Amino acid sequence: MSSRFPVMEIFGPTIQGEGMVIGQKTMFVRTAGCDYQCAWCDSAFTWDGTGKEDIRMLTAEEIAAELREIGGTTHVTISGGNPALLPHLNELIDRLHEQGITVALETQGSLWKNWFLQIDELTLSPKPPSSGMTTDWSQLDAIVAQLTEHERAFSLKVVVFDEADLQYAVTVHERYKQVPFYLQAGNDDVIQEDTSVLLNRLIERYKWLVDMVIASSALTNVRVLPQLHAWLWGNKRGK
Ligand SMILES: C[S@@+](CC[C@H](N)C(=O)[O-])C[C@H]1O[C@@H](n2cnc3c(N)ncnc32)[C@H](O)[C@@H]1O
Ligand SMILES: Nc1nc2[nH]cc(C(=O)O)c2c(=O)[nH]1
Ligand code: SF4
Ligand SMILES: [Mg+2]
Repeated sequence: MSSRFPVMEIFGPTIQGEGMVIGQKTMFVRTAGCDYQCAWCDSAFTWDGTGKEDIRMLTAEEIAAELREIGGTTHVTISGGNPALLPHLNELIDRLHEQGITVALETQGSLWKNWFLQIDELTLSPKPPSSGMTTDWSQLDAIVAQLTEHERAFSLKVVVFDEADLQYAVTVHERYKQVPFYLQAGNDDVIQEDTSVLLNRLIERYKWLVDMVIASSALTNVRVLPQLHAWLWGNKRGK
């Protein structure tokens, strides 16, 4: 029997605005539900109840058919919420692979699923102190070890808002030195509707982070990025 997945939104084509494949033309499939409640989550509608009317329970084939109909890209990014809550997501990954689609996925590294090994570009985004969440280091160690052992393409991406977050980023980078490491400037105004006001703020936050990384002797082989989609489209959903 085909599993059904809680789909919050399917959108694109757009560009991947973050991390290891920034700039990649892609479709997004955003699942509902998260085991975290980050203080600054820009997708809180996936877990705080405000988006519940939009959730559709879809099979892998129904999702794949929608993506086929929209067309325009051979790359799909699965995000959430935390898609790692879904035990049978391999059904969707398999379906997309059968259609010749490259599959990327975003998760925070709190939960493991065996289907992680089928993802073409996996981003683990453990959460710094400003999120209010606590990292389960043994879980993250195990996930990184599995992915490394199976020679999977994956990266770590830490969002940074302040100096305590930066210190956390150092801890993550030093713990997993061999894993491609990205620092991402935090958006501290996720309700701002004026895109030019937001853009000024985001540029300021990005500059601050770049300066901090330049000055850091501990953050060596790292990449510093903004959320490019927020620069282009602000806090608009589905972009
Ligand atoms: C919305 S989350 C969904 C996937 C997964 N739950 C996770 O956190 O990795 C996607 C990415 O957006 C980042 N993010 C969420 N809110 C943000 C904000 N206010 N500023 C910058 N990045 C943010 C997360 O850290 C994560 O890397
Ligand atoms: N364009 C675009 N790039 C993204 N990269 C990660 C996103 C996410 O919310 O997971 C995201 C998103 O929502 N939009
Ligand atoms: S883990 Fe991701 S989706 Fe969940 S609350 Fe944090 S940023 Fe939002
Ligand atoms: Mg987002």
